[in-house]
Amino acid sequence: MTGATGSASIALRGVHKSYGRNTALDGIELTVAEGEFFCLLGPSGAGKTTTLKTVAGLEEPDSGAVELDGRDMTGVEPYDRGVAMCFESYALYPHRSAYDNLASPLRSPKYRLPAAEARVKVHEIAELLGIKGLLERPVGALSNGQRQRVALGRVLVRPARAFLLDEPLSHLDAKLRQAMRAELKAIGDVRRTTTLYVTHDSVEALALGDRIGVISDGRIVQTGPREDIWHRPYDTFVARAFGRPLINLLPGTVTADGHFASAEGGFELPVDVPAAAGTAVQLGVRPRDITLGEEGGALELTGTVYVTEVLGRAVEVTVRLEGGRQLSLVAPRAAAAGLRVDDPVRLSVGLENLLLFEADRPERPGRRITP
Ligand SMILES: Nc1ncnc2c1ncn2[C@@H]1O[C@H](COP(=O)(O)OP(=O)(O)OP(=O)(O)O)[C@@H](O)[C@H]1O
Repeated sequence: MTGATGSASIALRGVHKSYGRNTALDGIELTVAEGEFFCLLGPSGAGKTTTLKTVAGLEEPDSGAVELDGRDMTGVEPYDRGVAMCFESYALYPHRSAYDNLASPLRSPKYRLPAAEARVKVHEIAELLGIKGLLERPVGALSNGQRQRVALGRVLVRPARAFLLDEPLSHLDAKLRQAMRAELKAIGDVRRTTTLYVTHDSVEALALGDRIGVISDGRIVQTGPREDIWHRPYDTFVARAFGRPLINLLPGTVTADGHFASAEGGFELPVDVPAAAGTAVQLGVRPRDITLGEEGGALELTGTVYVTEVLGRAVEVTVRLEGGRQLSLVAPRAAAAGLRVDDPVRLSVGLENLLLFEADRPERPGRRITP
């Protein structure tokens, strides 16, 4: 496989991986199309890094297989897979300059470039990552965020069949991270090359991913374009993974005529719930989909203001509903300007913004009920 170039599709087929009694990957099924930018999102310990390592060949699956361009990689050495991986704990040469660290992949037999071409390439990448002024400095003398960009540059500087990036922006401050996100996707080599990008930051996943995969306990819960993940989450785990403040989940049951009745009294919603009467369900409403003081929505609620918190140009308002439950909403600053604690408020939500889920169970989060 040495010398293989061109972007490759990635597939994981039923990949299991355990460390002793600890299951890291529990039958991962995942495909990333050639040239796609795919974000894998999940909480700490979900199996994100292990997934990348099995694709890179740094870990062998206990069962199942990894394929690159449809070819089974079992037994193929990491070096021969032609993928480039950037770890969260990056391995750089601390005593050597940032330039040397960036140029070193271009001195390896497989990717060797003439010195002049290597210099152009290194400067190009350094410019894109905003580290051109640091090239002469030893990496050991750089900040964590600067070092992380050198590590990312080292991955992007040479051609690869796929980039495997493990939280590559985690050490940057919020402003720089946002700027780098935009830069990263615009880099020509990244646009052309299959990229599997791991993050626990849902904003990052939504900003970057052509498609997103949500992973929990070593399993893929859902994959899809961001619109699907946002509007049609598979279950309450996925719904909670995206959006801050968190989605509101109001408990209820299905009435005899198939409607939703709030468990805490207060309201009944005349939407048809495709579940048996008496079934415990939850109504999901995202804070940004709730309108303050308007009438005419499918769902209308009343309550009192509990807390308000300014979030830049918007305000997060926590409302205590009649039954006692709290609900978050995000309103434009103008709409929430005069609100004081204990003020009565009316809230409304359009039918298109209501999500219905089964109740959460100890063994699994409630699944979304169609549509
Ligand atoms: N070398 C190892 N030895 C033992 N257990 C491991 C090893 N590597 C990973 N694990 C375990 O496997 C599970 C998945 O770990 P992994 O690092 O893939 O998660 P992650 O989603 O990348 O988490 P994080 O966001 O914290 O990096 C965890 O329970 C972890 O403790």
